[in-house]
Formats: sequence, structure tokens, C-alpha cells
Amino acid sequence: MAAVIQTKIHQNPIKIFHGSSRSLTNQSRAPSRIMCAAASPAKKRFNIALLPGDGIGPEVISVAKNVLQLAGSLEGLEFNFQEMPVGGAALDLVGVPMPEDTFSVAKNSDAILLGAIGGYKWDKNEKHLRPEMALFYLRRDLKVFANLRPATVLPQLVDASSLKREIAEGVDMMIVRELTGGIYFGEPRGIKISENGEEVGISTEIYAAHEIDRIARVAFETARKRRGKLCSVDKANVLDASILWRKRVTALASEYPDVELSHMYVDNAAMQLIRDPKQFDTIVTNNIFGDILSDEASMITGSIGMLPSASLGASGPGLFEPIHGSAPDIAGQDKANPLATILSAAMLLKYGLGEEKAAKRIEDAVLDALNKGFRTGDIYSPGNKLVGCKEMGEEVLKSVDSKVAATV
Ligand SMILES: NC(=O)C1=CN([C@@H]2O[C@H](COP(=O)(O)OP(=O)(O)OC[C@H]3O[C@@H](n4cnc5c(N)ncnc54)[C@H](O)[C@@H]3O)[C@@H](O)[C@H]2O)C=CC1
Ligand SMILES: CC(C)CC(=O)C(=O)O
Ligand SMILES: [Mg+2]
Repeated sequence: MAAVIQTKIHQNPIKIFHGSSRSLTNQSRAPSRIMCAAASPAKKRFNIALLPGDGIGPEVISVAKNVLQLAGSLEGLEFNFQEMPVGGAALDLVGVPMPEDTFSVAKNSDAILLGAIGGYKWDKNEKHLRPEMALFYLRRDLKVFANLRPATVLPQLVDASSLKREIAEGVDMMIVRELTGGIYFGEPRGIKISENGEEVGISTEIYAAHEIDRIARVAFETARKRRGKLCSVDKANVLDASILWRKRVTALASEYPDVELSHMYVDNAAMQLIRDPKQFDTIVTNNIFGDILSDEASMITGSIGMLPSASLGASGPGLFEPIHGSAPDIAGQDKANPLATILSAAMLLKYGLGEEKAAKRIEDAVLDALNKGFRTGDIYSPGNKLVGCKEMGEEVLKSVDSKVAATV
């Protein structure tokens, strides 16, 4: 399986991102891309786990699946989609947010495309029975520690940005968020009773050196392939976990002399993103800061409905999902912007399967649909054509179909 990002440990280049090792036609631990001997032209086959989830999740996944299928077929790829319940949908069906069957299908796939999880209906559930726990179990158990969240202002959407044109135009950054550590996973945690009988809520921000080093390496490698600038965002003036974070990131910098490293406190970073977002190329940060800063960065691009993500580990399938949640306020109304999920499908092809040509087909098709003026409500500006989730999906599909083979 083609790796997408490489890192060096002790000067030995190793591949760190792979698809899983199972395939439709070969269930052993053999290479996941199988050339089909009888068919002509030869097809590569992949197992894709689809986890639609809740709220707008099923709406955006249904659209993205069609786009993925068409773009793949035009590049000789065949997908076996297996759709499984997760989050609230799974709670309603079998009483747990992450059924074993769902995890097993996901783990044994070549890549996972997830919609979103959560909703009002389950908000009062005990914590272990909240839909969102499924996300944490998936990320933790798949060991997908590196979450890539690209925030790019497309020329077509400059006017949809929350920022002034001159500030937003040309923004192109990659947020590398640590995804399996920090305060979302740290122990001790929970709601306990203190010595004086009062309830106390505890969450622990904790990072081990190896967790910082591996995400920092991904970030240095990412920056190296971009504009060579890496900004590490922390709160090292206050938090011990951040003090260690800064120390480890700084220590690694000597291995990447071609990357210009800077550090910024997260409160300043939140402000600088709005003041002058073009100063950022690659950002590396912890789990919670990356969660928050990427939602903020999405609005520079026009909408949270535009930002895709890839979550990758050292081995096994990658997890690909929009950065947004289940948007219960617009669920079931055909109002969701499916482009973040469609672009997540492009990241699945590129980072998960190493299929850059098919990925480029999707990226080009999204630009084409935007060039033709199609806009969901969240990115609408006067003079464009307001469409719903389904119609936007159909327009992207038409654009995928009309394109000649893309070159990488
Ligand atoms: N990865 C995931 O599955 C995530 C799940 N959640 C869960 O989602 C639920 C809702 O959370 P919120 O805080 O409201 O965040 P959210 O991201 O679901 O929605 C925030 C706002 O953005 C809008 N929005 C989101 N995605 C959109 C899209 N594709 N097109 C157009 N508008 C869009 C929504 O309508 C809403 O007004 C909660 O249960 C939360 O826990 C939240 C974030 C991530
Ligand atoms: C359940 C949330 C922590 C998920 C989220 O907001 C995210 O990963 O962006
Ligand atoms: Mg988030």
C-alpha cells in the first residue's frame, strides 16, 4: 500500500501511513489492492466502511459515497461499501454507541468514511452512553493519532468568508491536530465527590514524550512538503503538558533544518488566525486546541461545511470525516453542505489509498461546481444559485463525470 507521509526514525525512512491490509478479494494479510486478473482493464478493489452516524451525517455520506464511487470507477477503482451504525443510530439499534460489529468492519476495511455523531435526543445520556463516545473509541482503538485539517480559502468562496476579502484571500493552512491523547483521554477524569462533599469535575491534560514526538514528526514532514513553516501552538506559559510539548517539538527541529519552527500561545493563535491568517502554513497542536482552532479556521474558508479531515496512524485504515458535527438544527432539511464530506472522500483516496488521480478528480469537480455558481445556504452569496445538499451532490457528480482523466 502506498504511504502518503513518510517520517524518519534514526535516519531510516519508514512509511507511517497505510491502508489496512484486507481486501475484498483476499481476506489474508496480503496487500489490500488486488489486481483483478479476469477483468479488463484491471480494477483495484477496496473495502470502504461507511459510518453515516446521526443528524446530517447520513445526508452528507450518501452524497459523498456516490462521488467517491464515480471518481474511483473513472480511475479503475472498485469499492465494496459496508455501511454500519455508529453513535446515536447505534444506541437506538443495539444500545451502545460503538457496536463491536461496527468496529470490526471499520478496523478490517481499507479506509473509513464517517459522517457525524450526536444529537439532542441523547444529550442527557450517561457519558459512556453518549453518541460522541463512539468517536473517541474509534480514534483511540484505530490509533489514528494524526488529524490533518486543511483550511484553504478557495477563490470562489472569498466572499463567503467571515473575514474581509483582503484578509481571507489566499489563506492556505494545514492544522495538524494530535487526536488520541491530551485532555479528551487523560486520567484521572470523571465527576467525583470531594472531601467536603462537593461534586468536582475532573479532566486531565496529559502528554507523554512519545505522543508529542510522533505528532511533531508528522507536522514537520507536512510543513516540509508545503511552504516550510511550522507553528506549534500550546499554552506553555501555564500548562505542564504544554511545557513538555514545546521542549520536545523544539528538540526535533534540528532534524528538519529546512522547516522554520515558531511557537505561539493558543490564546494569541486564536487572535492571530482572525488578524492575519496568511501568516500560517502548518500548525501543530494538541487535541483540544486543534479541535477549537479548526472550527475557527473553517469560518475563514466560508463555512464549517467546507473543512474535511484525515485521521491517520502508523498502520491500519485511516478515518476520514468532515470536521463538523451532526448539525441537529438543520438535519433532515436537505440544507447541509456536503462539500466537507466530499473533500474528506478525496482525502481518503489520497492519504488512505494513495489514489491521487481519483482524489484530484473530486477536488476538481468541487471547484467546477463552485465555478458554476452552486452554493448551499451556508456559503451562499447573492448572484449564486442556492441548492440543497442533494443537488450540490448531483452537481459535483456531473462535474466528476464531465472531466477528462486528471493528471497528478
Ligand atoms: N465529528 C463529530 O461527529 C462531531 C460531533 N459533534 C456533535 O454534533 C452535535 C451538534 O454539535 P454543534 O456544536 O452544534 O456543532 P455542529 O458542527 O454540528 O454545528 C455547528 C453549526 O454549524 C452548522 N453546520 C455544521 N455542519 C454544517 C454543514 N455541513 N453545512 C451547513 N451547516 C453546518 C450547524 O447547522 C450549526 O449551526 C453535538 O451532539 C456534538 O457533540 C460536534 C462536533 C464534531
Ligand atoms: C465529539 C467532539 C470532541 C468531536 C469534535 O468536535 C471533533 O473531533 O472535531
Ligand atoms: Mg470539533
